[in-house]
Amino acid sequence: MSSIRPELKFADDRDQSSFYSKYFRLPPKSARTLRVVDKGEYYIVLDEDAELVADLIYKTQSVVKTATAEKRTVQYITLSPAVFANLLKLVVVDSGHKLEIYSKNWDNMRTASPGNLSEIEELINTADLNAVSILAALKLVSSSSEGKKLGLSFYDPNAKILGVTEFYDNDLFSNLEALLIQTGVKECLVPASASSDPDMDKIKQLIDRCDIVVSEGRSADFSDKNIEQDVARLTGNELTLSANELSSLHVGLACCNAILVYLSLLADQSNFGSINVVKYDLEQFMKLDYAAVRATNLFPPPNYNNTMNKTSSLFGLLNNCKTVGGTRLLSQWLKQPLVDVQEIQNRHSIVGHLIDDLNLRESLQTQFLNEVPDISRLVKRLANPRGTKSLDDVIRLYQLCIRLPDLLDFLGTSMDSLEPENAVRKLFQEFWIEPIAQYAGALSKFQEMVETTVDLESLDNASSAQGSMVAINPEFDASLMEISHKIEQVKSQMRHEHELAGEDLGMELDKKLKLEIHHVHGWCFRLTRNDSSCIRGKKKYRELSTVKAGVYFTTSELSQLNSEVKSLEEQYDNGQSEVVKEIVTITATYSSIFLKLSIELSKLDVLVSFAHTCAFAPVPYTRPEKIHGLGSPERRVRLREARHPCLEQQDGLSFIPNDINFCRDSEEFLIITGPNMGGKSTYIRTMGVIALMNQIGCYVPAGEGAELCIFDSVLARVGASDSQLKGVSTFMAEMLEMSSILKTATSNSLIIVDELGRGTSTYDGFGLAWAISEHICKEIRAFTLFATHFYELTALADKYTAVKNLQVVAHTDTSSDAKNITLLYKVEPGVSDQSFGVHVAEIVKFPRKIIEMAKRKASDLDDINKRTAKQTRSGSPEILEANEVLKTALKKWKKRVEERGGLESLGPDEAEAELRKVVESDFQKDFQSGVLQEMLKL
Ligand SMILES: Nc1ncnc2c1ncn2[C@@H]1O[C@H](COP(=O)(O)OP(=O)(O)OP(=O)(O)O)[C@@H](O)[C@H]1O
Repeated sequence: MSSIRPELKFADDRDQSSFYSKYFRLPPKSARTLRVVDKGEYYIVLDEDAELVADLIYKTQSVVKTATAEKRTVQYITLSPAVFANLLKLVVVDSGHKLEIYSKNWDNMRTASPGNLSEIEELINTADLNAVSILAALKLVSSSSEGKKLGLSFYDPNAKILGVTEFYDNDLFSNLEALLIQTGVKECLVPASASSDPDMDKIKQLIDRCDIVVSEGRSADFSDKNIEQDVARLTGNELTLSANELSSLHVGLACCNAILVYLSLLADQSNFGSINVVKYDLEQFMKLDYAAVRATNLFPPPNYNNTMNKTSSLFGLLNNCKTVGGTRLLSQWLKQPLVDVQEIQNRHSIVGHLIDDLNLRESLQTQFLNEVPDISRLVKRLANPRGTKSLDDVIRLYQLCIRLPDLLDFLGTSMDSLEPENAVRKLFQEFWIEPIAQYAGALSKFQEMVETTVDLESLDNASSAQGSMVAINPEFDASLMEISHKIEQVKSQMRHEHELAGEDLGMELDKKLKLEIHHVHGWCFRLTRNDSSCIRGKKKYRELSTVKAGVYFTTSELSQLNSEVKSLEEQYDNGQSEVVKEIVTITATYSSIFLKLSIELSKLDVLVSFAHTCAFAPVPYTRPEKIHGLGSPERRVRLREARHPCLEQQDGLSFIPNDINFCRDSEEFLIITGPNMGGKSTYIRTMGVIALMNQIGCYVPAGEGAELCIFDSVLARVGASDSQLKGVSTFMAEMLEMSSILKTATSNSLIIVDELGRGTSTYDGFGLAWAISEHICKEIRAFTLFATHFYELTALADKYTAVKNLQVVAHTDTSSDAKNITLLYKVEPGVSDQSFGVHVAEIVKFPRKIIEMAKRKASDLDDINKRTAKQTRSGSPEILEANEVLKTALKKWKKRVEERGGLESLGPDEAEAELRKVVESDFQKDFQSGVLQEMLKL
């Protein structure tokens, strides 16, 4: 990041002291709120906010400066508008902070939060802002024998949808968790309350765990008193509540009101008649818990940077979308996997056709979709009363409209090659051809309006000719045309001046002597610094500035013409802006059609993107041959040669496919044992990812065929070391996740458990794992994958026929003293009693000397253990725990080495020094005592 930052300036001493004095008197703020002052040409952040910005943007505190005022030291950083635009996204969208932007006198404030970007939309750097700022409001109604009743409403500003719902929940609020994930909420409003309510505290903790910002709204705003008429204004339909079965949802509607107030939706007239208010049904999609979202690598991590591999998340892998709308919809589909077999199969059929018809797929991507603008953002900008009314936005929508007939022709011709009764043909007809034709018809008036008002010819030249502008059609406004002619005349005089100067200086035009617009000086000449000597000593030429690109200069004639052009352009802009305003206002009335069109095009984009990903996978994905619905008596999963779609794309990794089978009554609960790093987690996560891919309508990575059933939820409990639960111990985290699963899961669910019981002592952990497994087998009967180091758990298979033991196989060479192990990543029936903690050292490239030593010690200890310990066959608790510590330390060390450029670039000494640092900083206690010391003593 550039270290050139704007200088902090004040008009005079009074201005400076007043600035700081007002700053010191501001009310306190929370640490999650960032205060920024807009100083006009630059921005400034102070004290702890400056520290935060230094960390986030510059990754060093050395950029923080200090000033003194009222005998206090103030820290600050100034930010250029470009840096500030990046900061907005980092702070509000990625890190979930709230923002207060003050004017330079601290008297006027704009606010923004993850669920409310409307006031900063114009400022934010949105090139890659695919995230939608969804705000929810919720209220707890009552606790009864049926459970806790909640009302919730959310607003999606892109789709302009207000969702309303009421539902019952268990005391861990698992339904709420699923709902927050499905809707992709970024900020959640709860009623402010003076006294603490244990249930509300639980809810707030849950929201926070899901990385969603909790905000408090005024209690009085959670009221449905005036909601009927407000909804009628927003939807333009007095009967919305009854038509959408919302009238009886008093609490849901009260939450809806809180959103209307918080976002001031009624203050913006452009919202009237343009928002849909709908009833949201949690059961219409698969439920996911937060751990499942992580276990399936659904999205890149929050601190994702663009250098990270795109295939490290399912979103990245499947996102070959060409439109911003498509990318947004993909993100929504990933959170809302379908449960209706027919709907899933429709998507599969379309994806299948797009895989086979390469021409259709590629033409759609390269000729149509990559030309589609971010429609919903354009529409929002046109309707925003604060937004700049730009004709460019109208033109972009117009350019989209004129492409629609070609798209329809192309789709129609492509479908003509199929039989009239062909299912895919019917789907294309129903999903795209008919609706798009209808929208194109409805937009024809808009198209006409643009063609009569805008001078489209000037638009064609706009991209090539510097300084030209999108103009209003002369026939439409003659006075503008007159100014435009004058501008042309002046420009032609400038060209003449250019020629004269070229002759006078003996410099070839355009190659050497350039006539161009400078952002400060306006129209002027430029010569490279080497060529500029020819103007020295010639009074006629006045130097304006010298930069790397050369010397800018002018003549008095050119300077005069420049002023004339400037003034004419101002006149033109003023005259034009009135007409433009009108055009923009008319365009905004087509918003709802454009939004509907956007949804259809986004759908097409996502399905083309699925087909693209499927076709270009290392081994093409396959269409699930059979899908058993939720009510089906024959619930079964048969995945042949299944692969993890993200892992298989990792460089240098040759992925070993495995079969995964589930069958009602005979194979419901799979226990997977095997050595560390043997592929257990990968195997169980593969199942989760494939279930999801199937239900969003994508083909799946199972080379030799797939049969699947619909899951109503995917619930996970993943490794404690990966747990992101904040402020709770590992054991507590495990318990919270696990009890929530037990309460939510049904016999139609998929449960993924990875190393349960790691956060506590080995014996407690095992007891717990046993009890939980037994409960799932006996009571819930959800299809479950349970990866564990507890060898004893495999005895469950003796008790329950639906429990099957699987092992990740490894080859052990026992010919030498030190065991050498080759991991095969193959999953087979049976039980593994191998415990090869130390082997991870090899994988993370631990120094040779240490590996050999560790192996000898481990095998000594193993011998001792076998003679003395009766408890386990897989090793004493100490060895199990030591292995875990060792593994965690080594993983951390590996990460540090990689961050510093890898083993090769560091060299063995540096790498070992890094290891020492890791041990000293985090693991000193573990390494000073017990088995580890024995194992690693050199
Ligand atoms: N099927 C596979 N084919 C190829 N490589 C694999 C396969 N499965 C796993 N691996 C490799 O092994 C590594 C470790 O896998 P994974 O985390 O699944 O092991 P694990 O048995 O769960 O380990 P632990 O018990 O230590 O948690 C992966 O990061 C990957 O590099």
